Amino acid sequence: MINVEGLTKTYGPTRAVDNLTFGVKPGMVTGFLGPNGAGKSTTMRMMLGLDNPTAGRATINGQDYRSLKDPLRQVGALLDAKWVHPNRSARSHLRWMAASNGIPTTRVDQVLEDVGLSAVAGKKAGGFSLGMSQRLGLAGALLGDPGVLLFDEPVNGLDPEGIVWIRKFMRALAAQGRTVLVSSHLLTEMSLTAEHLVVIGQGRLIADCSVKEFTSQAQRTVTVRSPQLAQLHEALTRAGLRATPAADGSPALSLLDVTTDQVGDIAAANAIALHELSGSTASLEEVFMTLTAGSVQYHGNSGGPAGQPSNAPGPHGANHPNHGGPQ
Ligand SMILES: Nc1ncnc2c1ncn2[C@@H]1O[C@H](COP(=O)(O)OP(=O)(O)OP(=O)(O)O)[C@@H](O)[C@H]1O
Repeated sequence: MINVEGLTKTYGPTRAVDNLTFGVKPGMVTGFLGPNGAGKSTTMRMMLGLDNPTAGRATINGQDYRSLKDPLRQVGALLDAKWVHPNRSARSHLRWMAASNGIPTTRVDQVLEDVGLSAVAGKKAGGFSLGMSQRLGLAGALLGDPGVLLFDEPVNGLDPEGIVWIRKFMRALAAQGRTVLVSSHLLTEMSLTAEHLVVIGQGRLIADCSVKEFTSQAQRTVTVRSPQLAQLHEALTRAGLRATPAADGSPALSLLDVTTDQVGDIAAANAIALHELSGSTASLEEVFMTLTAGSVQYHGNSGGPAGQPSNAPGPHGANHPNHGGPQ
């Protein structure tokens, strides 16, 4: 179990993490969601003792990471998949990790098998694709068979097959009763992987709830098209509903948070013909962007309110949990 209490980190004038408090429970995947620059990596680094909090505390199984006995047996982490000596084979990389953490080397072939790397175990890790490197990173995280796992943006750069594989893998780890925290800036991805969400923006907590609760905040829009649009508009207004001209300029009206039944009944009561009456729900990404609006630090090139967040590497890019203690 992971606990974060009043966790704060400032870098000069930047409040990267701002008084965060939440818990991560075992037996389910918890998504740690936030736009780029929200403070996810910084929070995870503090959980792993790689950064010191300015205030507050992050504990794993009730203790600071640095006080954990045999940390690799309690916590596994994947922060930067490319952190492997390029000339070492996957097997020798894991053997070195095992040896330096007092883990029997017999575990190495087991975890290579678990992540599907047995066939390339003797190959140099420097030649691995990103997907293979992610698997090797996962193998390293699992080496000590830990009950707590932290993954920072594990699907970044993976192909669709790799994404499906890693999703299933994380869910299987949680189903074994482990505590699994996975960060991402993509709500749709998280809604397919996680059961619970901790959402942050500009270092602050925005939501701590089930995926279901979070996505139910999506607004419903009703679109209605009629040859008697002006009459319909009047009738809807008289009934206390707020209709606006359709955003695409078509001869239709849009209404928020009403049902198609309400609109259809009003039209029928006023003998107004309808040519279309349809309802739609905002996409998950729209909900996420609305809730985190104003808290996006990096904007991509695609423009929109939050844009497609760019993958600008943070200053933490070169670091990794070395499992041998803090750096
Ligand atoms: N070592 C550092 N020195 C200065 N500022 C930092 C450092 N590490 C992080 N920051 C800043 O802290 C804020 C949070 O960054 P962080 O990388 O934790 O966010 P994130 O949610 O993980 O985003 P991303 O998905 O882009 O990695 C950003 O403003 C970032 O520039």
